[in-house]
Amino acid sequence: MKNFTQFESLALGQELIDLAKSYKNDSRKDISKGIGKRVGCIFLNPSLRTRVSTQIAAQNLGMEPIVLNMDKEGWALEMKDGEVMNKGTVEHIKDAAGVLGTYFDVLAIRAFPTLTQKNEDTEDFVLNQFIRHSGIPIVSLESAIRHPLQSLADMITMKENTPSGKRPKVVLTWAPHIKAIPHAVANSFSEWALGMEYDLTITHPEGYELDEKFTKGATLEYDQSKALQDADFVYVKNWSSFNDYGKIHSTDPSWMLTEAHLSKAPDAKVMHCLPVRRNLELSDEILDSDRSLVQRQAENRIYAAQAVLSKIIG
Ligand SMILES: NCCC[C@H](NC(=O)CCC(=O)O)C(=O)O
Ligand SMILES: NC(=O)OP(=O)(O)O
Repeated sequence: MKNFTQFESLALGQELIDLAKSYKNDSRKDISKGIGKRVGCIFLNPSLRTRVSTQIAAQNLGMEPIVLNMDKEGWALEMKDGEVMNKGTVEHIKDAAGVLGTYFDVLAIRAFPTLTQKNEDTEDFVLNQFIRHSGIPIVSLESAIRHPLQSLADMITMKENTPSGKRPKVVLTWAPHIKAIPHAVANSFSEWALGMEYDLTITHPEGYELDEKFTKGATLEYDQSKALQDADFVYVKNWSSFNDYGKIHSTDPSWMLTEAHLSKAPDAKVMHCLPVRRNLELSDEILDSDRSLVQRQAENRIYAAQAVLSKIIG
């Protein structure tokens, strides 16, 4: 595995889940594996979980992590080739990524979408510029269109909470928000859940259809209560419109998941990647109940990142 930017195959997904579970049992078992290797964690956007769990994962392998909050501490980067740099940008991605490629063995990048430039975002332009110009393995820490480390942690969490032999019903439900939010978490969750052969239903108000590239094979149900019936896992997430790119169409509060929504899904476990806006996206009563897996998901981010880094350094 050279880069880790998306779902690749059922076999690799299974291998990474098993490796992550082995690190969860014994986090230091490969403590010598990464000695002498450095991972650069480059953040172009805020983060709590990804920033901390990736560093812990690297240290569990004996690697040295170095974090650069490029949005605050680095020079303003020019991403476009051939630009005359006579405005706000100071350093070209070609030069910056080239330098970082000589400093590190692995580069991990967080680069959110613009939500205004659809073509640029859907081709994952910024992440691909780092891949093109750094010359070393790249791990996505959430790109414009995917959040694969989150999804790997989510797959581990679902596996841990599924009785053996059962094929659970998984529902991805849209939730209200006040801001235009990226599609990355929803896209990746759908891509991984389908790739790992879960039975996936996606529910959202009309106008919030996700890019079909990520959802082909899922059942689309506009009626949230129908979708939630008999669910085993309910993944709650807001996203902005994809077709009317980056726009907010509805903030209908009735879509916020509460206990009442789960009357026909008595055993459902509820998931969210965090950070969550309480009582806007998801109610306190659910987040503070035994249904909630959000803390388990966040904990599993360490072992997901550890499995990925371990596989990349070989
Ligand atoms: N990395 C996890 C989620 C990051 C991002 N959330 C946010 O931007 C929340 C911002 C806010 O609630 O103001 C998203 O959903 O893609
Ligand atoms: N879930 C997640 O990626 O959290 P952060 O944005 O805090 O890293």
